[in-house]
Amino acid sequence: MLLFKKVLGLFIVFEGIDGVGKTSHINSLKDFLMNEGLDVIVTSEFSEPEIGKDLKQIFVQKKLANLEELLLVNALRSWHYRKVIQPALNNGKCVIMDRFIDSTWAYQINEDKNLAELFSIILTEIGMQEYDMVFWLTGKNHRNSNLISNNVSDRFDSNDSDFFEKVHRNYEAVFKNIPSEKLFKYENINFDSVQEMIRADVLKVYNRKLHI
Ligand SMILES: Nc1ncnc2c1ncn2[C@@H]1O[C@H](COP(=O)(O)OP(=O)(O)OP(=O)(O)O)[C@@H](O)[C@H]1O
Ligand SMILES: Cc1cn([C@H]2C[C@H](O)[C@@H](COP(=O)(O)O)O2)c(=O)[nH]c1=O
Repeated sequence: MLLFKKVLGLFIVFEGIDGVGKTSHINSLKDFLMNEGLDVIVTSEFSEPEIGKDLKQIFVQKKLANLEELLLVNALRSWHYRKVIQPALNNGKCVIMDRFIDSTWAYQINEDKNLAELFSIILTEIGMQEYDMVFWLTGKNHRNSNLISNNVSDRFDSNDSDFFEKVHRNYEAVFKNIPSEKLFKYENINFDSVQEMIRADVLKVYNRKLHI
């Protein structure tokens, strides 16, 4: 059944701690939406091929100061928005992002008032469209719990549970400011049931947007 009848840009973001299941749900949602006839792109700042992948290497291998990380990730964010997100949305595509600005609030700003002020100014300057909906996945880092010995893939994965609890609390503080019709929070325990709820939520938001 073709649920999507009209070309309409839709901006969806997935957030949550490392290894919570964002990429798995994004891939499942992408397949679902493409089967429904939607033109979908999955993207993230760090997957952007021209500069994103190189910057990710610096980001995940070196421990920079929070200010330095903030500046680095937002230079990339501005570029990625201009080159990838904005053209896709303007062409009526559905853009699914693996992390966006709420990751920066949770990982770099970490409740620092000066950095928060600077980040707000940077966001105004970049001037990005707001996302339509954000899925906040909570729960444990499934990748870490599956890892054998210390074979971690980057410095973020090697963080301990205190670090992830702090990031989780930072997300909690950030998402208090997001309206309930945009924020969908799920504990990713049972993959299949979360997947069904995500699909239903996207249909609901899409149809609401269609009738505005
Ligand atoms: N509900 C679940 N139960 C058990 N394992 C899961 C569940 N969801 C995802 N996984 C597994 O957890 C691992 C991490 O998932 P995934 O890569 O999707 O997380 P992620 O949030 O995108 O991680 P990162 O932020 O580090 O890129 C994968 O091996 C995936 O198969
Ligand atoms: C966008 C963004 C990301 N991060 C951190 C969070 C992750 O641990 C790493 C790599 O991300 P991925 O999900 O494995 O692609 O980057 C961050 O600290 N701040 C950000 O704004």
